[in-house]
Amino acid sequence: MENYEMIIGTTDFGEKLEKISVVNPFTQKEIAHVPKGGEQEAVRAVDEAHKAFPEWAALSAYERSGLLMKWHELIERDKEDLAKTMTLEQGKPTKEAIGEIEYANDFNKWYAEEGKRLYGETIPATHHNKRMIVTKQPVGVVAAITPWNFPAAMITRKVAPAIAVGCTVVIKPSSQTPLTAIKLVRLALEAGIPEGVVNVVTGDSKAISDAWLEDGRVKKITFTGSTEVGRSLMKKASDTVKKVSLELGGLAPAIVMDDSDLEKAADGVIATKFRNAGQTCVCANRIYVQESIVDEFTKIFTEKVKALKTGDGLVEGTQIGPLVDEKAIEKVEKHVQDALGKGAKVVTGGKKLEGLVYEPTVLTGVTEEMLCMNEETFGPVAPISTFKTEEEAIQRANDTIYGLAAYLFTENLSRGIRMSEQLEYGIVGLNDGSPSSAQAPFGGFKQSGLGREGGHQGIEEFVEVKYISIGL
Ligand SMILES: NC(=O)C1=CN([C@@H]2O[C@H](COP(=O)(O)OP(=O)(O)OC[C@H]3O[C@@H](n4cnc5c(N)ncnc54)[C@H](O)[C@@H]3O)[C@@H](O)[C@H]2O)C=CC1
Ligand SMILES: O=C(O)[C@H](O)CS(=O)(=O)O
Repeated sequence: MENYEMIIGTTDFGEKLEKISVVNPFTQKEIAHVPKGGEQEAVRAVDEAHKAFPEWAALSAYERSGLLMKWHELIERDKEDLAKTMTLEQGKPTKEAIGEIEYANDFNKWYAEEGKRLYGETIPATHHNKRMIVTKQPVGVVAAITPWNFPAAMITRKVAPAIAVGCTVVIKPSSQTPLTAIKLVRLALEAGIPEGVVNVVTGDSKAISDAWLEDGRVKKITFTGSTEVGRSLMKKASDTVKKVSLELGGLAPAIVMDDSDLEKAADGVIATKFRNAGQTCVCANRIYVQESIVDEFTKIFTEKVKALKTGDGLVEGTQIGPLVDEKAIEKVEKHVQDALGKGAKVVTGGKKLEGLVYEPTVLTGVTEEMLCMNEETFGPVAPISTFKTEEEAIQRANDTIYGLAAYLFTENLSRGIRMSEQLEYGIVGLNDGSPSSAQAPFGGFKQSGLGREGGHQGIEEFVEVKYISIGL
C-alpha cells in the first residue's frame, strides 16, 4: 500500500505519527494511509509558510506566474494518475475525475495570468504638493481547509490565486480524500515552487484548524465545506479578526418553465443533479416544474435518469459512482423514506446498490415540508414539485437561508433575465446546468458563504489594499 506523508516545508513529514486510513468508497478497502497530524504539525507548517513568505512575495508576478505554469504543465502530464487516485479515494467516475483535474488546472492557468494584472491606481490629490497612490500587497500566510467532494479543484481554487499574488499556504484537506492534495503539492515542489510556499497537513481537523485560527501569523482562512463548520470557523476567526472566505452549502432550486425546451431542460437538470452522484454544493436539490408540463417533463427526464450507468468509478462508462461513505447513504435513504412517508411517489430508483452506490432516483408529488426540500441531500435524488405561476416559483426558490446556485429553464429571454435577477443566488444557470468555470466568480448569497473564488474577483481575497500618500 502506498505510503503518503504530509508536506511541511521540504518533503515528507510525519512518518512517526499515528495513521489515518484512506478507504475506497466502492470496495470499502483501505488504499493508503496518511499521518494523523495535530496542533504541533499545524504550527510547524505555519513556521515553514511564514519563513518562505518574504522571498516568495519578493518575486515578480511574472516569476511566480512562470512557476504556476510549470505546475500546470506537470499536472497535465500526470492527469491520468491523479484522476485514478481521485476515483480511488472519492469514488467519482474516472472520466469525471479527469474533468475535475482539468477544471482544477484551469485555476492555475487563470491565476498565472491574473497575478500579472493586479493593478493599483493613482488618485488626483486635492493639493498640488501631494501624490496619492494605491497598491495591492499579499496578505501573507493563508490557511485553506477543503472538502472531500472535489479533492483537486478545491485545492487549486484557493492555492492558485494565493500564491500568484505572493502569499504562502497551509492546507488541511478532508481526511477522506487527502491523497490528491498531497500529490498536487508534490508536483508544486517538482515545478520549482519553493519549499514552504505550499504545505499539506493531514489529521485532526479541529486541532489543526484551531491552531491556525489562534496563530497571529495566519492572516486568512479560506474554507469550503458545510455551512455548520463554516459558521464555527468564522466565529473563532473573529478572535484575531482574520480575513475569512467561505464557500458553504447550497440548496439549489432548478425551475422548469412551461416555455422551456423540455429536452434541453431535462439535460440541464441531469447535468446539475447527478454530477459527482449529486455530491456537489451546486447540485439541484429541489426541482420545480410548472404544472402544465410536469407529466411531459417527468417522462423525458425519467428516461434519461434510467439510462445513467451506475457502478465502480474505475469501470469505463460508469456515470454514477458510490457516495463517499455509509453516513451519506443513510442521509439519502432518510430523505427518500421521509418523502414517501409524506406522500411522494418513486418514478424510478429508490434503492441502495452494491458498493455504496445509490440508484439515480426521481420522486414526484414532492411538497415543501419534506426533508429533501429543506436539507442538502448530497445524493442522486431528484425531487419534483409543481408550481402554477412565475411568482410562486421565485418565492419558493428564494425561501431558504441558502443562496449559492439556482437553475432556470425557459426559452423566453425577457422572462429568463427577469427571473434570474429575482433569484437570490450567487450563481444562476440560465438554460445551463454546468455554470462553474475558473474565469467566473463562484460564491453564495446569504448563508452559502462569504467572498468569491474564481474570476478576477477571486484574487482580491488574498491581497491587502494599501494607500500611500506622498507629500512633495
Ligand atoms: N460551497 C461550496 O463550494 C462547497 C460546499 N460544500 C458543503 O460541504 C458539505 C460536504 O462537504 P464536507 O467535506 O463533508 O464538509 P465538512 O464541512 O464536514 O468538511 C469540510 C472540511 O472541513 C473539515 N472540518 C470538519 N469539521 C471541522 C471543524 N469542526 N473544524 C475545522 N475543520 C473541520 C473537514 O475535515 C474538511 O476538511 C456539504 O454541506 C456541501 O454542500 C462542499 C463543497 C463545496
Ligand atoms: O465543492 C463543490 O461542490 C464545488 O464548489 C462545485 S464546482 O465548483 O465544482 O461546481
